[in-house]
Parts: sequence; structure tokens; C-alpha cells
Amino acid sequence: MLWDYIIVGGGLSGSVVSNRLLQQDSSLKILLIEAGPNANDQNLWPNATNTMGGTYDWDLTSIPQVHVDNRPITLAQGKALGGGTLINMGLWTRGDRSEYDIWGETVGDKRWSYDGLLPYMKKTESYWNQSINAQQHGYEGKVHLQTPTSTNRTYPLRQKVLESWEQIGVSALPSLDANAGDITGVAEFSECRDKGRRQTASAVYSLDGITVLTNTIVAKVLITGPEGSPSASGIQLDNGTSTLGKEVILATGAVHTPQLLMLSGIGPEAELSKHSIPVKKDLADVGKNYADHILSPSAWKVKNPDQGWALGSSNPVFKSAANALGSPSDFVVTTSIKGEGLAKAIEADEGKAPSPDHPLLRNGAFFEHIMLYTGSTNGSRVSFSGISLSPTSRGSITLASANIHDSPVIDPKYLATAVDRYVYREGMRQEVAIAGGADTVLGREILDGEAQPQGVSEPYTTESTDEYIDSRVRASARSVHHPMGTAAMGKVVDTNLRVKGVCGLRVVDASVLPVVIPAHLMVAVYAMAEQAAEIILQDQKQCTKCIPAPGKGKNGTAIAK
Ligand SMILES: Cc1cc2nc3c(=O)[nH]c(=O)nc-3n(C[C@H](O)[C@H](O)[C@H](O)COP(=O)(O)OP(=O)(O)OC[C@H]3O[C@@H](n4cnc5c(N)ncnc54)[C@H](O)[C@@H]3O)c2cc1C
Repeated sequence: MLWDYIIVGGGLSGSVVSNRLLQQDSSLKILLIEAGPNANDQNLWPNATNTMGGTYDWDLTSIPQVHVDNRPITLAQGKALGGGTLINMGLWTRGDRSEYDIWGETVGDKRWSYDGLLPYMKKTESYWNQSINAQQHGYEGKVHLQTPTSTNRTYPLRQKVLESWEQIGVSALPSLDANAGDITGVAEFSECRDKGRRQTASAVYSLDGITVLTNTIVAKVLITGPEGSPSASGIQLDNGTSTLGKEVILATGAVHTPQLLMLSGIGPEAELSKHSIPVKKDLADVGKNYADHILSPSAWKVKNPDQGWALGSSNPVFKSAANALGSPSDFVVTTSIKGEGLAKAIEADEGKAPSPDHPLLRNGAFFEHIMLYTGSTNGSRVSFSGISLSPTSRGSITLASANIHDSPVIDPKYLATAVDRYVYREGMRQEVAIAGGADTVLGREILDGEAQPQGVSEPYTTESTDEYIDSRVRASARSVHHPMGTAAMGKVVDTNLRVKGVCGLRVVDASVLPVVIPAHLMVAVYAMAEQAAEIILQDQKQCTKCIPAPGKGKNGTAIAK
């Protein structure tokens, strides 16, 4: 059997691409191979996190990270049909228009700008309210969205939290909607759930009609073709079985895709030689440009728990059926950190003073705050998560060995830049200002200072020094599980997602993001995969599965240098 498409990885991107290719052309023979099981039928709600670290998680760990007290950091990655969408938190954030536009500019192709991706963002979603930013939303997509308002969840501190942000200069976004291109401000907590139920990609993008192999690990892409003209002819499983296809699409995520490319002989020559892997295509940027978001948590004491402000109290709101439909939070708040301190940090990293049109100065570094009504069993605490959305640190994926069963070496280089450390410091100051400062109703009337973690002698206060905040962030930072960028568009793949210099091979997953999207990644990856499916079909019609070499035209056989 010669498959039209072999898609490796049945996670978010693999599910979207399989579904859309077959929907557009029902004659296609598509094979989808997934390392984990099919768990589509499992009702994994209400505890969204209960599958992290469990059967459906690759349960990866980074190497010790110098700038976070030399700690190795846990990295969850979905291992089942649906991939990350089976174990993730379901938070639905689009990110800011500005960073998508930088993506489009970086690769010189407007299809990857905000306006270029907007039709696909709309195509993905079934938004919950047709009167909010109608130009920006879709209503017939496969992924259903909900908010506290749409599910009748009114938490007790909603108005006070809104007022408190306003008191420190952070205003509500129009219609409390951060999924319309502008993220700076207060927005409703938006989740991809259908009345509480998880929207696993492989369940909502039906795989009917696709041949699906689960619990099956692909060990490498088979690369044939004469010297200098490598071409993907199929894949080999870890048990040695080979399967042939006209085109192979890697959708194994930003950790495993660079690993698979390298095990197939596509990657930096020196790295391949270290593991005695014959070089099929020397591509220096495979595994480089690794980026991830990190989170630093804090817990805050409630002055009068009896008043029922938090989860665990006797407040009936938290015991209602509606409460179980979503995460106990009202808002996602994004601030944009700018100014002289940021300019100095950029100068420290880049060795020269940045010009005023430096993208980071122009748009600011985005920082996200989420207050959850969690933290104790008796309603005596609420918690905050501070997430840096625009990190400039870049790490790498390299090989531990030439064996697919050995996890690759993950080195995210968290907080390696002066910019990242500065932005975190300022972000945490905002958190202390809203939760523990005298300027807000929350700080004055509801909360009673930080409940610092065990072993930490002093709490965060508005007087905390830079050194103290840095030490707390170093000790607490953890991954938000958003690896991206390790087979970056423009460097490893072209703007049609074709691996440069290798015929018949594409990457469609979070690896291709060339810039850091300031958001939880699903929206960006769904939109990218939706557009990818259309591009793949167009290329099929035009016989351009290879990148035409300069002067050779679209003949389907020429290879780019
Ligand atoms: C714990 C967690 C929480 C998250 N929370 C959020 C959130 O709240 N909001 C949000 O927007 N995003 C969130 N994300 C991120 C989001 O889920 C991912 O960005 C997204 O799933 C990436 O899609 P992908 O297609 O690149 O990879 P994945 O969805 O990870 O799919 C890759 C698939 O490839 C398979 N695979 C890997 N190697 C092989 C192999 N050799 N052979 C066969 N199959 C293989 C994997 O098993 C997996 O199923 C979270 C992720 C995690 C892990």
C-alpha cells in the first residue's frame, strides 16, 4: 500500500490536518500514527489536570536549568490521540495581533500575519456570543468556547477584582474579550469546553475514514533519493516495520519533531555525527530556537474566610453544578511591560542600546495574571499565577542517543536573558500591587498578605527588593508546557511547511512557530494547522510537494538548496 499521506502524531495538529485533508478530498488514503492510545471516549472533566503525569503524558524533564537554581523542570506533553488537548488546561487565548504580524514579517508571507491567520482562527472556533466582536469570531468551528458568563458562573470577587485592576491602571478590554487581537487588559477567562466537556482535538475533528494506528511509535522518516536530492518515501516504526507514502507530515510536537528529524538524518551535521547518524540533509536550525512560557505561582491569605470568598468555604457558589463546568477564575489579565528598565535589559542582552522601534519596546513584553479561587481546603486562600508571555530566552532540543526510546535532551534555557528576568520582576510587582498593596480593594479589604511557601522566611510585599523577587522566581518557576519553535518556519520549513531541501516531507505542529506567540498555544496551533491543510491540498493540485529550486519552476521534483 502506498499512502497519499502518512501523518505522524495524532495530537492537535495531526488531528486537524487528517480531518481537513479527508474532508476536502475523500479519495485520499491517509495513515495517522500515534504513539499513545485512543482516549477520545473518556470523560476527563472535571479535573483538567488529573492526566498530567499519568498514562497520557510523556512526562519529560529538562536538563538542570542554570537560571532557576539549577533545577530540572518537568515538561508535560500529551501522549494519546489529541496530544496536548487531552491533558491541557483548556485555556483559550489567541495572543496579540502584533506578534502574529512579526511572524508574517519574519517569513515574508502575509498568510502568517494576524489577518492571514484570522480566517482560520474563526474557522476553528464556535464562539459563545454572537454580539461580541462579531468580525473577530467564528460560530461554526469544531472547538466550542465558554466563559464564566456563558456558563452562569458568578464568582464572589468578580467585581472587586475588576475594580482592583482598574485601581492600578489596568482597564477592562472591550466586552472583556482578549480573543480579538488586542490582549492588554482584563478579559473573561475563556476555555475550550462545551458546557464543561473537554474539546479533545481528535474527538472534535473526527478521524472517521482515516486509518489510525495507536500505541505505535515512529522511529524515523525513510529518506531516499540520489545524493543531494533527499526525498521522504515513508516511515519506519520502532519495531523495524516500514510503510511507504507519497508525502510524510510530522506532527509530533516541538520536542519530538526535531528528535525525529535528526534521527532521520535531517539536522545539524555535527549533532548527527555525534550519534553516528548518516546525514541526509544538513539543516543547522533543527532543534534550535526552543521557546516556552513559564509560570511563577503565589498564594494570598483571605482576611475573613467565613465570608465565602474562596473555594473550600461554605459559599454555595462553589458547590453549585455550574461551578464544576470550568476553572474557578473570572479573568485572564495581560499587561504590557515597557519602559526604560526594559530598554536597559535589551541593551544588556544585545550589547547595544535598542532603537525606539525595537519590537519589544514597541509592543512591550506581555505578562499574564490569573487569579484562581483555589489554594486551601477551607476558603482561606486565593492564588495567582504570573506567566511571562514574551520570553526572549531560546534553548534547544538535541539527541541523547540515536534511539527513539530515549527522550531527547531538553534545554529551554529558562530566564537566561536579562529581559526575561526584568519582565518577571515587573510582572510580580504588579501581582503584589493588586493582591497585597494598599491601592486596591483586594489588597485593603479582602486579602491579608502573601502566604509564602514553606521554607521561605518572608512574604512578598510592595517593599520587596529586586534581589528578593528574583530569588523567589528562580525558586518557583515552572513550565506552562508550551514548547515551540524547534523547526522554525523560514529556517527549517518554508512557508508551505515543507522541510527545506527534502522532498515530500512537511512539519505541521508547534515546532514551526518562528516567533513566540504571547498566549497559551492552542489557538495559534489550531489556526496554523487549519491553514496548513489548505496549503497541502493546493500543493497537491499543483504538484509542488517539493520546494522548487530557483529557476526550475513548480515541477514537483526540484529541490531547494
Ligand atoms: C499540561 C499542558 C497544559 C497546557 N495548557 C494549555 C492551555 O490551557 N491552553 C492552551 O492553549 N494550550 C495549552 N497547552 C499547549 C497545547 O496543548 C499544545 O501547544 C498543543 O497541543 C501542541 O500541539 P501539537 O500538535 O504541536 O502537539 P501535540 O498536541 O503534543 O501532539 C503531538 C502528538 O505526537 C505524538 N508523538 C510524539 N512522538 C511520536 C512518535 N515518535 N511516533 C508517533 N507519535 C508521536 C504524541 O504522542 C502526541 O499525541 C498545554 C499543554 C500541556 C501539555
